[in-house]
Amino acid sequence: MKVAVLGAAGGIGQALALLLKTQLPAGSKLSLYDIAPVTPGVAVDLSHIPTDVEVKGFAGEDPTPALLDADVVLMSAGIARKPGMDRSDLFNINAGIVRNLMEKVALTCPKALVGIITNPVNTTVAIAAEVLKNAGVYDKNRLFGITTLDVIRSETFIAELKGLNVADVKVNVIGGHSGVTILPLLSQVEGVTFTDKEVAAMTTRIQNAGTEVVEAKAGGGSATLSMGQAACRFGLSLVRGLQGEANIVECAYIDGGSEHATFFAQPILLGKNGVEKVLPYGEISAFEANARDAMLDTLKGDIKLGVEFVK
Ligand SMILES: NC(=O)C1=CN([C@@H]2O[C@H](COP(=O)(O)OP(=O)(O)OC[C@H]3O[C@@H](n4cnc5c(N)ncnc54)[C@H](O)[C@@H]3O)[C@@H](O)[C@H]2O)C=CC1
Ligand SMILES: O=C([O-])CC(=O)C(=O)O
Repeated sequence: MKVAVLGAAGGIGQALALLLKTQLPAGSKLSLYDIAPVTPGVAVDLSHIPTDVEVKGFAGEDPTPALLDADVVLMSAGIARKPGMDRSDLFNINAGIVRNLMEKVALTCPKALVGIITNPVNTTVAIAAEVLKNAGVYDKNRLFGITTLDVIRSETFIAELKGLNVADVKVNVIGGHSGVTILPLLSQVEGVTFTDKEVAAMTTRIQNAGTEVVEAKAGGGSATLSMGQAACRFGLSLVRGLQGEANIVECAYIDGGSEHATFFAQPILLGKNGVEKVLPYGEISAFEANARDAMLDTLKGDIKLGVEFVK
């Protein structure tokens, strides 16, 4: 199994690479790419950790050597937010970065499962899909916007509020990955009840959690370590699915035939070809149904921006 990380010298990329080096199955290959010249050094550094995962690092303008024979590509290349910015403010720079990298993915490893971390995810995933379509290699079951950070934040915050063991808390988060498009389905969390006030406050906290980190880092970037953990969890789930393990379920932002929008985050069953099955997100409360319907114009606008960027 070969996993390539694009943007591997960055805050997320380095955390993710470290976690993958220590957690990928024995015999895996880890391929690190970034425009930053330090990247081969990051690989040398990681290669001193005694696990059976071979690490190689590539820098420069061309990601092709890193992508050769990749089974999974995780992309965090691009710029991150500073206080006062919205995720959509990253579009001008990150849209072109994602487009250019996806053109290389389409040429070099068109069958790889691709997880997009680069923001604004609601839009960059649509860009990635258009590039793959233009190259004639689009398979909607192999492209994912990684929304796992919203899931792990929900698990953490709910366990804290309700005094639960966080390992027992499971939450679906649907929609997209910015502001009101992030919708945790609190009504489905087993073994807990929330007052209306708690639902409103918890939903807002989860939606604003990225901004919470951006403000706390005071100009030094956005979430990197928690995102490294989230991307590692999702990346390992992709690998487990590829290896034929059963019952691997994650929420992700996918082109899954949703009645709500072309791309929509919801639970999926992973398998040897990526998305094995799109799972229903189940019964939701009136509050959640209202929030879902209210987000759709924003989400569809974000997707349209991506489609038009490539056209
Ligand atoms: N999906 C999610 O839940 C989350 C997404 N993000 C997003 O992830 C992205 C990366 O964030 P950080 O790692 O904190 O940023 P960072 O600035 O620390 O790292 C980004 C890396 O991308 C590299 N890069 C830039 N252009 C490149 C290109 N054309 N090819 C290869 N590498 C390139 C840079 O050299 C840098 O090393 C941002 O867009 C951020 O908004 C951040 C947190 C959560
Ligand atoms: O908020 C940001 O800019 C980074 C991000 O996507 C998150 O932390 O959820």
